[in-house]
Amino acid sequence: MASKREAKAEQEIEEYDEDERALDPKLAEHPDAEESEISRPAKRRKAADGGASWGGGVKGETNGASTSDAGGENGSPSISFKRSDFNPRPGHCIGEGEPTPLMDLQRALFNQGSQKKGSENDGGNVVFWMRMHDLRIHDSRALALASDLAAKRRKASAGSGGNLIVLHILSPGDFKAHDRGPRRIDFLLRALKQLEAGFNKLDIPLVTLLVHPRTTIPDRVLELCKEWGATELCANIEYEVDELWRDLRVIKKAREQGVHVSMLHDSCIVPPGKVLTGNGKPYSVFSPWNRKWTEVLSSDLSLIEASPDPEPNPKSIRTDAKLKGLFERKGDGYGVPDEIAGFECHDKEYMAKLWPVTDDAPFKVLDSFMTGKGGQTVLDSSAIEQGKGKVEANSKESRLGRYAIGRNLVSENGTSRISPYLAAGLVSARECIRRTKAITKRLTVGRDSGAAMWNTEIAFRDFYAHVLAAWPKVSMGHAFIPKYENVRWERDEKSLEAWKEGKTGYPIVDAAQRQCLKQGYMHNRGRMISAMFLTKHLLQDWRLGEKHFSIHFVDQDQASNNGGWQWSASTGTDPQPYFRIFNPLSQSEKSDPEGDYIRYWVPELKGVKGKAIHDPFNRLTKAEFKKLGYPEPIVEHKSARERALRRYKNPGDE
Ligand SMILES: Cc1cc2nc3c(=O)[nH]c(=O)nc-3n(C[C@H](O)[C@H](O)[C@H](O)COP(=O)(O)OP(=O)(O)OC[C@H]3O[C@@H](n4cnc5c(N)ncnc54)[C@H](O)[C@@H]3O)c2cc1C
Repeated sequence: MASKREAKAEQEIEEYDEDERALDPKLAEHPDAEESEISRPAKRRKAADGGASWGGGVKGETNGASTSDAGGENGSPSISFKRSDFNPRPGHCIGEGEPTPLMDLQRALFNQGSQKKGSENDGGNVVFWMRMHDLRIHDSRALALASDLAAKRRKASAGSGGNLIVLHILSPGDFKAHDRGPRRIDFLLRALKQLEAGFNKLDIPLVTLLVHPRTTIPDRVLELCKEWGATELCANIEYEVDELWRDLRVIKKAREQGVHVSMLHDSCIVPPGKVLTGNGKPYSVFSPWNRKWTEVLSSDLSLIEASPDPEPNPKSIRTDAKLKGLFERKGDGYGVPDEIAGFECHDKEYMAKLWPVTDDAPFKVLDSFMTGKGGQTVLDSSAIEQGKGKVEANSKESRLGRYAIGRNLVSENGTSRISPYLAAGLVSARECIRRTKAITKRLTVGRDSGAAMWNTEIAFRDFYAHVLAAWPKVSMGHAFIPKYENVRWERDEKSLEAWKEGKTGYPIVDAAQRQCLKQGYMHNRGRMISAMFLTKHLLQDWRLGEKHFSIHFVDQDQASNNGGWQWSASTGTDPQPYFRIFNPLSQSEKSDPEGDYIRYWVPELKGVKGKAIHDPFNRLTKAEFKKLGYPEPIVEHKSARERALRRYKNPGDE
């Protein structure tokens, strides 16, 4: 029988789902359906499905922000747009109806056709270029292809060629351009060390090379191919705009050098470009996209099949004059460093405890989520040890079984915490769906069970990657809805700093922000509450928040982070309509009913009893509040809300 606490939480979540159908994009059938309060809402938006064409770009650029390349590695940072130093047409943002960089890449790959025929049996070696999102040996599409091609070449060359070499490029310029922070980089370096050992067991060298500036990467990669006698280069596709443009340069150079390039979809379950409306356009609203995504996946379950592990290289690679040194190559930028200048991680040990990197760490995280007992308060433990006790897989008592409830309670072990492993690709998204399918014996997506709901979240990750690929402008710092580029943002350093440090006087916001600073992670509900607070209550540019999260998160992922921020700021695809603004107080009472999360993360409030924890300034006496040493609220909810409604209603006005 459910405990009193659980029953109460369940009831609250039910009400919560009702009054917030449109607050959570996964729950909203159509966010425009429930317009209220203000009479000029999103109905004006074009038909939500495919309102913009595949490859839709920036129309009616506003805010004085041209799409010029600025900020980042060499320029001064800009919050309006991001530098794109691989842009083949500097200063140009992909316009309405223009092909996207992903389309260009696919065309360039296709046009190599004749080269492929020649290269398959040429006895050359094969390079697998492992990137930031696919750091694993098991179930990688391009690694499996590279291994297969190497085996074919071995046969054709009677053993003299056909070796597989794995390359990873460390690029501080990329880290900076993507606002990746020390924890994300530390996680990457730990993963690379682990992988070095794993590949070594297969007699496959993993060569790690630090390259700077990043514009030289295409040249360096092709030089290495030449040095290693490689005639085939394989990689999984990265969907960020700069990476796509970089890869176009790689293909061009490879062609000149007689190297064939294969780039495959891997990080999404259903590849971008495969979930389209009847008119062949990308969806910009999650619910219909999700229905189509499910349809595509159900009709082709090979999309979640695992790719085979790579075959070992022949032992002869250890004595090959050209290649034997690769196993130990160190110095001159080669090798996996302990840290990278500018990205030193000051809490390495704590990070390693919280987010361990071992061969089986992601599988332990998933096991703990799927068969660990749910409903426990867990605030600061390793991702692989989330609570005590095991239950049957598919039990309603498991963390997965309770997901519909647990995922909204910020102090509960209710979510999987698999995000850092997915973001860096230590585990494939396919593995997540395969595991739930094995438990429920069918593919479940939707809202009718914990597993279905969790799979929907995994789909959500695909959705934002599809958005990034279809509308590259969001990768370049642009709002998806152009008119909101004009919103007048406050430029108030003091309140921005208060938000960053978790000193806004709103306990739930401060707790979430402090969790971010300490753990490099934040509960999803905390992310939503906090992001909306910054953009609506403090009226700060969403790009500032996006950057702050990005720098601090160990699970930093440009597509999901940008999607989450633009949703919260009401500027994105399928956004939260601007006139619905989270009330931090009711959010606090619903997501942290006992106040455990707040008390843990905001120690000044440790001794505050009962409901006062959610609003100590108004619920305690002045004298009681003063004693806490906790800041007064930096904005007042009602007037902040009114200001936001005004500014959003007529972007550009005061
Ligand atoms: C403002 C904001 C910023 C965000 N930034 C990131 C980010 O940088 N990296 C990141 O991985 N996620 C981001 N998210 C999405 C989400 O908050 C995290 O994926 C989730 O909290 C990770 O915890 P979990 O693994 O326990 O999630 P679970 O609830 O167990 O979900 C499983 C997986 O589904 C995916 N997922 C869940 N929710 C979302 C979502 N809303 N959007 C996209 N994918 C989702 C993630 O890969 C997640 O690991 C952001 C959300 C918001 C609102």
